[in-house]
Amino acid sequence: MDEPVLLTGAGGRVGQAILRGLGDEYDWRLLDREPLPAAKVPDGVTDADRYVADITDERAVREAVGDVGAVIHLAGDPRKTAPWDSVLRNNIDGTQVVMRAAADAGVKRFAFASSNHAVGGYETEDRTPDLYRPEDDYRLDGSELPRPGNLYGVSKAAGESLGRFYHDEFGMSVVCVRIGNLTRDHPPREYERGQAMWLSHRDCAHLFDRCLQAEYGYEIVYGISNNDRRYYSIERAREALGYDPADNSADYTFEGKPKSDSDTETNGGRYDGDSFASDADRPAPESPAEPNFPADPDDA
Ligand SMILES: NC(=O)C1=CN([C@@H]2O[C@H](COP(=O)(O)OP(=O)(O)OC[C@H]3O[C@@H](n4cnc5c(N)ncnc54)[C@H](O)[C@@H]3O)[C@@H](O)[C@H]2O)C=CC1
Ligand SMILES: O=C1O[C@H](COP(=O)(O)O)[C@@H](O)[C@H](O)[C@H]1O
Repeated sequence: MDEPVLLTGAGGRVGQAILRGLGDEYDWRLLDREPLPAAKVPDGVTDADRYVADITDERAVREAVGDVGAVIHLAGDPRKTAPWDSVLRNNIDGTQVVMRAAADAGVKRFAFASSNHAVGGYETEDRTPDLYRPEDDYRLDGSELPRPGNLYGVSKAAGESLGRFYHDEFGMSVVCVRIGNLTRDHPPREYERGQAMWLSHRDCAHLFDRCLQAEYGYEIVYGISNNDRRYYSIERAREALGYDPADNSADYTFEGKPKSDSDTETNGGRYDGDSFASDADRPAPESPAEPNFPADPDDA
């Protein structure tokens, strides 16, 4: 793709996983309400391509989205405990502003960071914890109705509906990725649910790469690695996008240690050769809940 790609929420966990994997592959335009330190910006991204703006600032967003070919929209409040005023502003109103500006600018592809929490209500007492175990064959595949378990999930379901609207009424290709649980180097530790919905950094980069390359109309897909434990199907992501994940939480112990050195995210990955210095050379990322919102109380 020759045109620039706008990445909102570029400084966060998902944004950095994408940039670490795909920093060299696209002409990026980065937007975040926090200024990005140089270590978070791929080589070649100029100051003119860095926007410090809130996504509810319509004028700034319209400027950032001008002449881009695609948008990856991540900016928002990621907390499952987020209160209504925050998700209403950051996740619903903010997504409306970004999608509207993209549709008006004629953006071709729009990838929206939805969440497992848009369907958290399917994890009923009678299904859990079996649901999180490899032998269980229950699957959500993206065709089911949203069933949020919290207001954050409601805001993600709203974003998916906005995407449907902007696809149907404006013809913009929209893919909603119900992201599972992104962690770096190993799956969430001692957390069955997290291991069932693990998304490794390299699979995250690969998945969003496919969102920028594939031809689609409107899609809802699950963004998880190829985990043995799973209750989300990744078939639609494979079929519609050509997603081909490399990682599996079963390659790690329950405590998060690699079972072998040959098949882990840190060794031999599709995206290990990225535009940044190696992960080991990079400054440690800031804490997961930085910088805008206080941490979810039950986040490890
Ligand atoms: N990390 C994960 O495992 C998952 C993340 N997601 C979604 O992916 C997206 C990114 O999540 P993370 O990277 O984990 O969050 P994060 O909090 O690490 O990053 C979010 C980024 O967006 C920026 N931001 C927040 N509100 C903004 C606003 N109003 N205007 C401009 N910038 C704003 C923040 O400054 C931050 O850099 C979120 O929409 C989240 O709901 C969904 C499921 C799982
Ligand atoms: O949407 C999100 O989901 C992940 C996983 O949820 P959890 O309930 O297992 O923690 C969460 O880590 C992330 O912060 C959130 O944005």
